[in-house]
Order: sequence, then structure tokens, then C-alpha cells
Amino acid sequence: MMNDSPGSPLPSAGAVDELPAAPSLRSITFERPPMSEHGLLDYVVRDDSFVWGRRGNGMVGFGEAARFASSGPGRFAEARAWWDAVVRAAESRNDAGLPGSGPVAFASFSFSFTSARPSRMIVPEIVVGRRDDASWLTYTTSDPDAELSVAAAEARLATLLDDVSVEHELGEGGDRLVEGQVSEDGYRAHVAAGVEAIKAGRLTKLVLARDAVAELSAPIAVAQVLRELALRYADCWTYSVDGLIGSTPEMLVQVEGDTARARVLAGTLDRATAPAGEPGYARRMLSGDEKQRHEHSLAIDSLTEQLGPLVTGMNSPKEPFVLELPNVWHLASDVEARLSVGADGTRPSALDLAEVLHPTAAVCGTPTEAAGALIRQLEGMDRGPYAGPVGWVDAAGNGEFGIALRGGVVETPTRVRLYAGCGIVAASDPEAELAESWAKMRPMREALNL
Ligand SMILES: C=C(O[C@H]1C=CC=C(C(=O)O)[C@@H]1O)C(=O)O
Repeated sequence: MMNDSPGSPLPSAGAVDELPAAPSLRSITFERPPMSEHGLLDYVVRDDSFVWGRRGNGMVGFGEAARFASSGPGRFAEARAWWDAVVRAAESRNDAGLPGSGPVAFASFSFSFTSARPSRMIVPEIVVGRRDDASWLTYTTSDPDAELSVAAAEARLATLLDDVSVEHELGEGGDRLVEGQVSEDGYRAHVAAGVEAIKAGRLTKLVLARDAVAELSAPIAVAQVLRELALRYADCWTYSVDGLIGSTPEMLVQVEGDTARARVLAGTLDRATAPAGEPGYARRMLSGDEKQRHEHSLAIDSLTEQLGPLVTGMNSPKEPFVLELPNVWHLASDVEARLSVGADGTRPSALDLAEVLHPTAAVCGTPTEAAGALIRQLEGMDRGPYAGPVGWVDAAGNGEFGIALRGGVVETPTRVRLYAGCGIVAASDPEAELAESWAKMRPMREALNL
């Protein structure tokens, strides 16, 4: 359902008949002096930039050299075909040779094939990247006459940095958070209906989401919000792709050469309601709780079952650890796998894997099809890019796709829709899940000062 071909492990299941026309891009990548851990954040100054980063590593993109949009069940396959065509046609010189260097596409995919919001891939004109001691700049252009040199790239970056966004006091002068498409009562009712469906044996787990709308009195200062999220939620991946912004703790898939990694989360405890001075509280309440462990194991199974056929070896820990974030604790598992080489001699790319793995039971449910259908029926809202893959891919197939959680969509400069969802199992309580959804919106609310 959510994938083009549910249950099929092979990305080729979503092949497209006709290759889309791809622009002829030229690019140059060169190394720059090392940056400090906060160095990359100094580039997060424009509201329209593309951002992907965690703990000072990542990329900031500016401008647009190329863009692609797709919708429906074939959205991943079409995006893949477009990116393959772009890569084949591109002339690039890459002196950095690291994952993320050379031309890259930032991408955001809608959660559902029914979404009205197109999925998108954008190749920025300029990308500044950092990975520990290495730092690089990539300049990509579709202009056949553009000069492709270090000096021209630095000059273009300087021009783009001249036009930085205006900072202002957020949360001032009548900013407010209002009800979204799913009210609090509506959410309680959805959770209760989900629990009934689970008890009736229609499915085992379901993730139900709701939204809330931030109405601002002045245009949102996206760059400022992103910097705050990145500093406060240092263990999360902070993202900004075409109006989708946030800081996610969950990694759908990270590909580096022949290695794939994922961070699976499910099972949550709000830190705001935790008793002070009780060591071991989070571990006891999460690792020692049957409901939370059950929720988590279903999320792990959904990932490993889909990943299994594409890898030669997988390391999936037996026991989850407790991930501590400023707002919540989560049960978390880091999975690592060695990717197999397929019949065509290639390994799956980050984009291939994002398609195969999405949606995991951390955002949809078990079984996937039944959960997806019930989500559409009960939520009655378009999740858009919320809970979809967000991240980047490079020309070699390396990339990172987080699950777009703990964020929102900038619908207009003064209107941001926040989303949050909770895993529902037979033992779920509507009131507790509503409270948990508020806790999951806290990072964005705090960054917006709401
Ligand atoms: C669906 C969300 O979180 C997922 C990720 C971690 C823990 C979850 C949970 O405990 O319910 C959710 O499965 C969200 O943040 O909107």
C-alpha cells in the first residue's frame, strides 16, 4: 500500500516506464579548511536554505540547480529514475571524495501515496558540508556558460550569504497555537477506536497522529528556529527541506558504501512528568514495561523484515537502550547491516532503501496495509511529509533519510502546522497518548516560543 509493491523487498518493484528528462548539471567540489563543531550552524542564516545536520556534521544547501516533484504510489520510483538520470548526465569534479560531496539532492517524501503534497528532490546550487575534520563546498549549475571554479563558487556563496534573514523575538505579540484538523477530543476518540480495532484482532499496532497550527504575528524566522533545534536537540537530525522543518531522533536509513544503519524508536516517556531524583526511573518505566517493549519490538521487526533480503549480515541488538532527549525518553535500537550486491552488480542506494523501508511500524503499524488503511480512515487528515522520509542522497548512492518527526510544515510565512503521533497497542490509554503527542510537539513549540 504505502510502498508501490507491499512486501516486495526489491526496489525495482517500483520501476518507471519512461525516464524523466533530466537537466545537464555540471559541478565542482573542493575541500575547505576544517570548521569547528558549531561551524556549520554559522551557515544556517537563510530561511530558504536546505539543512541536514547533527552534532556539527551535515550539509547546508543554498539556491536551486534542479528540482523534481512526484506524487502517488510511484513517487519514490520516479524520484529514483530522475536522480539516476541526473547523475548519468552530470559532469562533476569532486576533490573531497566523502559521502555527501559531489552533487547531492535533498529530498522529502510524503508519508502516504494518497497525499496531495508532492514529494520533492532539490539539487542545491551551493552545498557547504562538514564531516568531523573535513569540510567541503560543492557548486552545481545547469547554466552551460557558468564558470566552474573555486573562486566562482566562493563568490556565489558569498552573494547568497549576503541576503540573510531577519531575526526577531519569537512568540511575541499574539502568536498562538490553535487546533488543527484533529481536535483533542477527536484524537482521544481515534485512539479509542484504534484500541478497539486491535482488540478485535484487525491489527496489532497502529500509529495515530494529530496536528496543531502555530499562527504567528510575524513571519517565521526559519533559520533561527533550526539553529535552536540543532543546539537543543543535539542527538537528533535537524532538517529543512522546502518548508518541512524539524529535528528528528529517528533514522530510517543511513547508507555509506556497503553499510546501512538505522535508529529505530518506539516507546516513549514524557520527561516533564517524571519524578525528580529517581535514578533508573526511565529504564524501569520503559525497559521494564511490557506495553512499551511490545511497541518497540514491532517497530524493530518491521525494519529488519524489510531490510533482511537486501543485506548479507545484520546486527540488531537484543535489548533496546534508553535514548534521552530534552523532552522525552525513548526505547531505541541501532541496527547496522552489510548491503548485498544485486544481480546487476550494484548495491541499493539510500533512496532505494528509503522506499523499501518506509513506512516502518514506528509511524504506521503492523500489519502495514491494515494500519495504513485505518490511519486514513481514522485520522482523516493528509499527513503530507510528516512521518515520511526526509534527507539527502549523493551520486554514489550514499545518503541519510530520517523520519520527518518532531517538526512541522511552514504553510505560509505566519502559519506552521505541527504534527505528532503515538504508537497504539491494545494496552493504550487515549488520555496518555494525547499527553504524549503534546510532549512530542514540545521541541517545535519551544523553538517557536509558543
Ligand atoms: C510518531 C512519532 O513518534 C514515533 C517515534 C518514536 C516513538 C513513538 C512512540 O512511542 O509512539 C512513535 O512511534 C512522532 O513523534 O510523531
